[in-house]
Amino acid sequence: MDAIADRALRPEAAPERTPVPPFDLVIFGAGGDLALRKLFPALAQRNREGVLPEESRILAIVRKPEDLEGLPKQVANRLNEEGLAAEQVAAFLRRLTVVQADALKPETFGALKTALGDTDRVRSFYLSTPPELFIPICQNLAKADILTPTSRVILEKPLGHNLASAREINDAVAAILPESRTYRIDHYLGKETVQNLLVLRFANTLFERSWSSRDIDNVQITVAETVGLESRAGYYDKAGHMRDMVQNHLMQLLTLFAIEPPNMLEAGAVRDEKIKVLKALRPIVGPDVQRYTVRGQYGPGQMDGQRVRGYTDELGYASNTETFVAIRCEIDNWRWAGVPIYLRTGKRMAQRYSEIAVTFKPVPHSIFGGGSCDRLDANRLVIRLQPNDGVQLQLMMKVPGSGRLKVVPRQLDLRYSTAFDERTPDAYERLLTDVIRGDQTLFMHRDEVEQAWAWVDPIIAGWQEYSLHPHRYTAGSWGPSQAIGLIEREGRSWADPDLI
Ligand SMILES: NC(=O)C1=CN([C@@H]2O[C@H](COP(=O)(O)OP(=O)(O)OC[C@H]3O[C@@H](n4cnc5c(N)ncnc54)[C@H](OP(=O)(O)O)[C@@H]3O)[C@@H](O)[C@H]2O)C=CC1
Ligand SMILES: O=C1O[C@H](COP(=O)(O)O)[C@@H](O)[C@H](O)[C@H]1O
Repeated sequence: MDAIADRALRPEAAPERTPVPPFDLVIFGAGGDLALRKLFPALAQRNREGVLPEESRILAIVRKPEDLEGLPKQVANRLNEEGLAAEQVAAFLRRLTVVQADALKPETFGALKTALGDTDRVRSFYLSTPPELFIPICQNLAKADILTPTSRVILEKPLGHNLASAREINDAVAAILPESRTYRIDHYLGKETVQNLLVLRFANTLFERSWSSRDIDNVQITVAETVGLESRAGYYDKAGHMRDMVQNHLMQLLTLFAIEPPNMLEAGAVRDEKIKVLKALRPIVGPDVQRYTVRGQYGPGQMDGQRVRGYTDELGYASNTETFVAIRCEIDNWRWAGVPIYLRTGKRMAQRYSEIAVTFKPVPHSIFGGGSCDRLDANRLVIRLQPNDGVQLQLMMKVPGSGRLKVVPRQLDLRYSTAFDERTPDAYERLLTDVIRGDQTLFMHRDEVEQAWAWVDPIIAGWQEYSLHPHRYTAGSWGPSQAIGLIEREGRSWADPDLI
């Protein structure tokens, strides 16, 4: 038996992942929302599991001197909220060094250089700051001679605010670090179910054969949130939902769903296939923007029995920023031609859930006529990202009994929580250690980011050109009625989120 077949039969014999090498991780924007809410808890979790080598350190950059003392307390409070035991919090804080630097003032980078010292540990710089700071931070790190030949930089999304600014960032960063050491993060790629999408497609023959316009009627990608503006007004009102969610998370889901099989699970191979899909996405330009896209903004409403404010009430001023987007798009290639793909994402929606729902074509002819069933529902595969992550397949089944034949839809339900004993790690846990390991598979190549902007920019331009202001929707609803119209005018409806 050859080695590959042997390993396939005994999955437990698959090689272990490369261990995480000793590292120094520098986090710019360490007192910000993302770092406190996601990055420190993820790192602390990895530390608790013993994945981080003993001598590794986390250097947290704060801008203001008064935060030097305050940050460890903030981090400790967050980790306590996450339920980490006191000794785990203390163990994590021992790795933490807080350093003051202003990203825009190269003369303040001396303390970081001293703190880093002269070691051969892998040095990674996480830029958890507004994107306007990506170029100055990289330039100032180079100027201060802090970058080593293996240093990596991690750039948060959205990368820039349009194609031109993304290119500018990519060019400026490329002048300092090669693409192989530039990690553009999209945390959706670190979610277990998103990675499982590749396994579902390429480790099973069952679906791949039907994964095309031959068998698929339509695809729906929904990322619905119940949260509103939170504390991110400054950023969000400038960005809007299209740049915050569609340009990155939804487009990544779409590309992974639609790619051709890469020849191996390796960064270059996967990214090449993703770029091909992005290039094949039919542009939505000019009058098509009005026809195929819907913008919304939430107004006041009721959620969980509580009255919640509308977007502009939360902001405190008038705004035309969208908090909801729905798009009908198509991929112009051999596999997908003619399959509508509906994207829908918004804040303050009725339920928090993210999923890809694939509806297959109906049977060509029903043999169960004569009133034996009301209708034959099409098979539907739902890949649920959150909550209740898992996979569900809707099939038509016979209702037991010897009376009149009755056929109804029922679900095969495979949830992570029941299928596996292992804890599902948070996306950032996986992604942070992948950077240190040097694995770029779950990160975006610059071409992907730029191609995604090239598709998104004309839609945003069309909204301006045709004065397409956001439609108002009630907080706690499923978005504006126009989003329902977008799919219903084609004789379809949004998948029911309660099925899984
Ligand atoms: N929050 C989230 O859920 C997500 C955020 N992101 C991305 O992550 C990045 C950070 O977002 P978020 O944490 O929400 O933003 P915040 O505004 O909460 O944090 C930004 C941080 O950057 C720091 N900063 C600003 N200017 C400077 C400067 N000149 N020198 C040094 N530090 C500076 C701020 O420091 P100070 O406190 O001193 O102002 C603050 O700590 C953004 O690119 C965002 O798009 C991506 C996904 C989700
Ligand atoms: O990147 C972002 O993602 C979050 C949603 O992430 P999730 O993992 O909770 O689904 C979103 O709230 C935020 O606006 C956006 O910047």
